This record gives sequence, C-alpha cells and structure tokens, in this order.
Amino acid sequence: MASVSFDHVWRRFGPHTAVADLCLDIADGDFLVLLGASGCGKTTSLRMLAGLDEPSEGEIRIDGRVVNKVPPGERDVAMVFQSYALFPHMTVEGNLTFGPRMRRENKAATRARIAEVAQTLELTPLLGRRPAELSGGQRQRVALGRALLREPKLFLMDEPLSNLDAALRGQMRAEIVSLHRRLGITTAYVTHDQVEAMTMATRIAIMFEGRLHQAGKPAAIFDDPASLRVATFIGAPQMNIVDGQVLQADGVTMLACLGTTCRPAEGLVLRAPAGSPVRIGIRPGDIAFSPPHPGAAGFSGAVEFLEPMGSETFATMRCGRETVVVRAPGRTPLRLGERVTLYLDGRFTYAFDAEDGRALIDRSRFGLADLAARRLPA
Ligand SMILES: Nc1ncnc2c1ncn2[C@@H]1O[C@H](COP(=O)(O)OP(=O)(O)OP(=O)(O)O)[C@@H](O)[C@H]1O
Repeated sequence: MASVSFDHVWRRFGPHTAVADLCLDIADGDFLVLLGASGCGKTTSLRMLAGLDEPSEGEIRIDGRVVNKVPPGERDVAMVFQSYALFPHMTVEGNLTFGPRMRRENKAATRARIAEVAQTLELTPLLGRRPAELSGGQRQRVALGRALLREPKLFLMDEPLSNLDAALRGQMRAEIVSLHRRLGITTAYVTHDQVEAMTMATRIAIMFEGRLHQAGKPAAIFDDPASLRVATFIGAPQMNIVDGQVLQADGVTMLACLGTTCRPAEGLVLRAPAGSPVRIGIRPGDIAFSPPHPGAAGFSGAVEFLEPMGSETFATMRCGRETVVVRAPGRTPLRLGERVTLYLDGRFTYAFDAEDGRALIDRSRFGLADLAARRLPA
C-alpha cells in the first residue's frame, strides 16, 4: 500500500498546458477518482504517476519518495486500461501467467497465486478460454487479475469500464469496489462518469482544463460544491441554475429567484451583501410539488416536457423566463401544459457568485443529513 502526493505538478506539451499546478494527496488505502470532462488532464496525471510521462515542473512522491525520474517498472504500480490490452491468441491462464513468467517468478508460486486471483475474480471456470470467447466484463476482470498478480503498491485505472454496457458497468463497479475494500490497495481511477465517481470513490478530485477545482469525499462534493462548475458537473439530472438576488429583511438574509423568496437554513452564512445578483442552484430533487415545510416558498410553473423513467419522472417546467427540471415520483399525475405550484426548500438552495461562480454559502459545517434535520421556522 502507498500514499501519493502531487506537489505543484505541471505538464506542458509545447504551448499547451495539460496539467497546471496540480497539488493533490492520495492517502494510503484511498480510492481516489480523478473526474472531469474529456481533455481536462486526467490521463496525463495518471500517466505521470505511472511513470509513462514526466512532469514539466513539480514533484510526484510515492510514500514520500520523489519518483519523477523513476521508471515505471520500479514504481510498483499496476495499470488497467480502457482497452484491456489482453493477448488475443492466449487463454485467460496464458494472459495471467505472461507477466510472472517474464519476471521469472517461481512457477509453483505463480500457479498458486493465479488460482487465488482467479477465485477472487470468479475467473476459475474461464481459465481455458481465449479473450474472444469472453464478455466485456470478463475481459476486464482478466485485465484486473493481471494487475492484481503484481500485488502492486498502487492500482492505476484509466476509464476501465467505458467499453462495457450499462448493466456490466454497474456489476464491475461493485466488483472493483469490493475488491478495493478487501485488499485496501491505494487506487487512482480516471473517469468522466460522475456516477462511477460518486459510487466508487472514497475521495473525488474534479479537474477542468488541467486544473484541480475541488477534492473531497463524494458526499462533501455533492453537498458543498465549491463552484457553480463543480455543482453542475456532479448530480444527474444536473443542478438547475437560475438568476437570483440576495435580499435582507428584518436582519434575515433571503434568496429571491423564480418569483419567490426562500431562506437558507439557519446557521449557514451567505457570503454576499444584500442586493447582490447571484446565480441560484437547486437540485431537481429539491423542488417539490407539495410544501416541504410550513411556509415553504411556492412558485408557479407549466409542464413543458416529461421524461418518465419508471420509478421517477423528470419534469421540465417553464417558470416565467426560467426553465427548471424537477425530479418527481414516478406516478405523479402531470400533463403537458398543466400549470402547478412548485416549492423551494431554502435549506438545499445554493448560491453562486454571478461573476466567477464561486459558492457563496458555506455548507462545510453541515452535511445534507444535518440540513434535513434543520427545519425552518414557519
Ligand atoms: N502527448 C501529447 N501531446 C500533445 N498534447 C497532449 C498529449 N497528451 C495529452 N495532450 C493534451 O493534453 C490535454 C489533456 O489530455 P488528457 O488525455 O490528460 O485528458 P483527459 O482528461 O484524460 O481526457 P480523456 O477523458 O479524453 O482521455 C488534452 O488537451 C490533450 O489533447
């Protein structure tokens, strides 16, 4: 097991900066997910950690030792790629044996380890098959098995599930998480899929255009996004963003938007003076068709579009100049064009600076569970 530290790491390709001033610690045993849209520098960061690429500036440390110049083979890391990279002409067993054979490891010990790893990954009945005779998920398990045979200090995974269909992706997510729980190997995992990040990570690091924007536990990033950009990247459907204003009445700070006003939960500090224009964020699940508490802020909306998903329905509502998506229970009777009253819950309403998008409400002291327990006075 190992800890990792990126210390002011830059990677430039000619005039292009792929990674800018990355400072990030991965603790021993963490499952860190590097999350961001295509081209934001995730793979470059992982490749530098693997030793396949070198920082232009800054230091990468594994267990406190600077590894900038250490070749990949001496870092004790194992990498799993999106493309599995299996030998097509070899059986599963042949693919698993290849690495230990190249490393001239003891044959009997290798056989025992392969049996153990195959058991862990439920590959035992497949040892005699070739990759072409396996499903995508089974191939990915072989690739994982090969990495596991190394017993690395560090596991590095670059979008390992992106070639799989939705059902297999879900299954492999669970398998990788349970493997990590059992073995506790420090893992850095790259993806652009926020569901993978939220469900697998012990910590998430979100990057945009080469820069780290926020790192933290999944729930903390979801509850307390540092910026509008992070807020709209995490959560599906995406957080609604509407124009709003800070109001001050009788010493109470309120947020005005969608033709109504709401009050952030008591104890939350709003870092913007009265009168400031702000961008207000409300997650689709935090707009309700009935008042969440007495005196909740109501506003009117017309049903513009419905996406019935079975257990829930996403309703796009036209509210004056703004449009918001509401997550409603599956059997909510809604008709296109119908006008209904919607309710905001100020406890879960976010505010962002209208200019630079930074979060204006400090939620770090309360998680969502705490907020749910904090009822507003009627
Ligand atoms: N060898 C290279 N030469 C020039 N530019 C590169 C090189 N490798 C990466 N880049 C650029 O650096 C940026 C970051 O690339 P990187 O592959 O790290 O992004 P990513 O977030 O992993 O994207 P994806 O999810 O599409 O793999 C991109 O703009 C990419 O075009």
